Amino acid sequence: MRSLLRDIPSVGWLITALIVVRTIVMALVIIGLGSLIDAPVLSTMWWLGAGVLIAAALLFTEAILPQRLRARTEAAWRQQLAQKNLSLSSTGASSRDDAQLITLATESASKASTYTVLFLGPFFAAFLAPIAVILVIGIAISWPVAGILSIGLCLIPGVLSWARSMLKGAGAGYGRASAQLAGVFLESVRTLGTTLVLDATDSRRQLITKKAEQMRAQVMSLLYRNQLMILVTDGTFGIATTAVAAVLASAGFSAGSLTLGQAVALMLLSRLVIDPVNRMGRTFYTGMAGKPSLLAINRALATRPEHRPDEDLDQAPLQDGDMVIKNLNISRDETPIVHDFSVSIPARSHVAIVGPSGAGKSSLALSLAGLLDFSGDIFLGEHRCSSQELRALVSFVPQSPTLFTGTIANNIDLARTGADSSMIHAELLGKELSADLKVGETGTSVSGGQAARISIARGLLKQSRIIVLDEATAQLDYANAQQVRHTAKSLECTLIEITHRPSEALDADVVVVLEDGRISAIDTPENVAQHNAFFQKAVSEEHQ
Ligand SMILES: Nc1ncnc2c1ncn2[C@@H]1O[C@H](COP(=O)(O)OP(=O)(O)OP(=O)(O)O)[C@@H](O)[C@H]1O
Repeated sequence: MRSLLRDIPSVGWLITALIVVRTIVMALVIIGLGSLIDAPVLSTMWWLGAGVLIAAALLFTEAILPQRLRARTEAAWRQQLAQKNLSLSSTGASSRDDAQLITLATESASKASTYTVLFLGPFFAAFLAPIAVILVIGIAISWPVAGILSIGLCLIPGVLSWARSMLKGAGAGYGRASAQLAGVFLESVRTLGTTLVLDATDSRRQLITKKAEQMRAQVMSLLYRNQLMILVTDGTFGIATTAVAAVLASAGFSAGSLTLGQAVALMLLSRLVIDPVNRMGRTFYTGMAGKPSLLAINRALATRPEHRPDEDLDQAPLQDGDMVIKNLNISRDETPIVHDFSVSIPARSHVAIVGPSGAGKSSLALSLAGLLDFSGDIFLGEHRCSSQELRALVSFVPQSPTLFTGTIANNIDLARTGADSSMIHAELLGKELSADLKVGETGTSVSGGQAARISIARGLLKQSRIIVLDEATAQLDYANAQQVRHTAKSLECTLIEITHRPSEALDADVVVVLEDGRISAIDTPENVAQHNAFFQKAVSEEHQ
C-alpha cells in the first residue's frame, strides 16, 4: 500500500476526490428520494433536482477529465524520456537498448499513466467512497445498520492486497515478454538487408513468432487472473453486501425501526457502497499492468547520463606534450588482449599502428581515447590521464561512420561548438558535400567514403591535441586518405592511426607493429619494412 501511495500523482488524488464527492452527492440524492417516498415535500423535490444535476455534472467530469489527465501525464513522461535519451550517448547502444527506450516512451508511458492516473485514483476512491456512504447511512438512516455494513468494508484491504499480489508476477512477465518482442522486432528491421542476403528470413520469422507467442501467453495469464478478480470483487462485495442490505432493510421495515423510504434508500445505497470496488475490480488488470512500466520509467529517468566528453573539455586542463604510455594492459570479457604496451609518442608526430587481424589494435585505440578500461599509465606531458580526461582530450574516429539526420554542418559540429569548420570542410569535403546538404535517414544518401570523410571532419573539428583514427580512412582512396593525414597534421596535433594498408603507414614518423597484443616492432617505416616479417608481407601483398 505504501508503494501505491508513493506512485499516485496529485492528479490521481484529484480523481479520487471527484469520485468520493460524486458518491456523496449520489448518496444524498438517494436519501432525498427515500424521504420523498415517505413524505412528498416540494422543497425536498427542489433539493433532489439540484442534487441530480450536480451528480450528473460530476459524472460527466469523471468521464472526461481522467483521460485528459492521463494523456498529459503520458506526454510529460515522453518528453522527459526523450530529453534523457538526448543526454545519453547514442554511440554503441545496442538494439536491445534502443528497443527498451522505444518501449518505454510508447507502451510503458501509456501503461504507467493508465496505472497512476486512471487506476490509482479510483483505487483509493474504492476505500474512501464506501466509508463516506456508510457515514451517510449512519447519519440519515441508522448507525447499527451502518455498523453491520461496515464489517464488509473491513474485507476490502485484504481482498485488494490479495489481488495485487496475484497480478504482480503476471504484470512483470508481460512487461518482459513485450520488451523482448520489441527488441527482436527492431533488430530484425535493422538487419533486414543482411537477413535477406543470408537467406535467413525463415529463422528470423520463427524467432519473432516464438516471442509473439510468449507475449500472447502472458496476456492470457493476465486476463485469466483479472477475470478471477472480477468474480471475487463482484461476489464478495456485490452479492454479499446487497444481500445483507436487503435483509437489514426488510427486517428494519417489518420491525418498524425503518420507514419504507429508508428501507428503499438502504437498498440503493448498498449498491453505491460496492460500486467503486466493482469498477476498480474491472480495471485491475489494465491498471496493475502499468506498475512494472512505472518502475522501468523511473529507473530510466534516474539513470545518470553517460559521460559527455565535451562537458569536460572546459574543466580538464588542456594537456600538451608527448604521450607516454607505460605498461598498458587491456582485457575484454576477462580475456587479456594487449600486454605491457609501452611507447612514447612525441607531440605532433604521426604514429601508425599495424598488425594482423585480432592483434588488439582497435582495443588499443579505444583505450587511448578513454573509451575502454585499461591498467597501466598514459601520460600527456607530465600529467597522468584518467579515462575521463582522455575522453575529453583525445578525438576518436571509428571505422564505421555514423551520420545523424540533419545538414552536413550539423553532423560535423554535433556538439554545436560553433568552431570555424571552413578549412576542414574545404579540404575534406569540398564542394560536392556542401555544409547545408541534408544527410541521414531523411536526407541525401552519401557513399561510404563520403560518410567516412564527414565522420573524420567531425573528429578533426573537435580540435584535440591527439587524434586517433581507427581505420577511419579504410574506405577512402589513396588521394583522399592522404588528404586526411595532411589536414590532420596541419592542425598540429598528434596523429595515431590504425591501418591495414602499409602504404599509409609509410607516411608515418613511427610504425608500431602489434602482434598477439604485444609490440613486435617499433621504428621508422623504412626500418620496420626491412626487419619485420609481418610488415614485409603486408607491403608485398599490397603491391600485388
Ligand atoms: N566488444 C568486444 N568484446 C569482447 N571481445 C572483443 C570485443 N571486440 C573485440 N574483442 C576481442 O578482442 C580481440 C582484439 O580485437 P581488436 O578488434 O582489438 O583487434 P584488431 O587488431 O583491431 O582486429 P581487426 O584488425 O580485425 O579490426 C579479438 O580477439 C576480439 O575477439
